[in-house]
Amino acid sequence: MAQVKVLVLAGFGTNCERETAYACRAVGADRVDIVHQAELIHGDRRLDDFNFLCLPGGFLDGDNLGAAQAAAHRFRHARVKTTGEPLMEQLLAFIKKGGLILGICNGFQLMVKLGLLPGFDGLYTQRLVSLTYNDSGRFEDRWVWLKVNPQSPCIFTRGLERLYLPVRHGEGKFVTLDEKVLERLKEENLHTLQYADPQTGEPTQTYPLNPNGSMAAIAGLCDPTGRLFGLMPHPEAFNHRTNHPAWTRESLPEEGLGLSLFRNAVEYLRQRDV
Ligand SMILES: NC(=O)CC[C@H](N)C(=O)O
Repeated sequence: MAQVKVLVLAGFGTNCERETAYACRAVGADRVDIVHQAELIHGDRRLDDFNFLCLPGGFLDGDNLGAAQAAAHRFRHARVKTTGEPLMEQLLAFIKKGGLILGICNGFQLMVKLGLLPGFDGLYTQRLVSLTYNDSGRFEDRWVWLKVNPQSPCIFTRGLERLYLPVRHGEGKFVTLDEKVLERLKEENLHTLQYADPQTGEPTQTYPLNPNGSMAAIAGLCDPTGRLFGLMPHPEAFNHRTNHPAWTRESLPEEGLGLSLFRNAVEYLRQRDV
């Protein structure tokens, strides 16, 4: 059985790294390190020592210039101090070797602004989509119903049909300027997660069920390999029944459904020597 080694990337404004690390440990990851971005840039730590990269939520660089914009610039142009190698090369090698990447909220914003998603044709540096200001013009903080696309190649959502998770963001609206990109996402089933109406179970544009006005109600995307996944909802924030808004009124399973995404990742890596 292969070891599951998780790097949870912290620093410069992230604020969900502890819960994200907790979720990985709760489902049995063998090693979970919270690593500051500066450690990667200085070369003290390396991505190739791990096989699962988590990009947690928060306010990278205070969302100045737009959420995760400065962080994407840093990742794209930084060179590792000790080796001189571009940090982006380390990230692309991590993907090439078969690593998993989970981007949650600010982490998802970083993935799309780096071009890691949607990753058409194995190209991970072309920026084709974005996440922008909510239609409400406000920071949205609520629990939402989500429909999982059963045809999606996404490793993280295997076996799941619908989710109820919290969102907390100001720039969660999924957009693309090219209708052909949206068509291709649908053709390849890369639109893994959609905001849904709990009555019908179907994707919705109705506020606040769709809290930000995302095109095609998209709440999460994966790449064609299914190993890269980004979502605006916070699965790490539903790890126990007491996280659920109705936990004092409803009988709920002990484990929060959010952990299922992390368990799918660990089980996938256990079967592969990455
Ligand atoms: N919870 C988060 O990660 C927030 C993401 C980003 N800071 C936003 O407000 O959209």
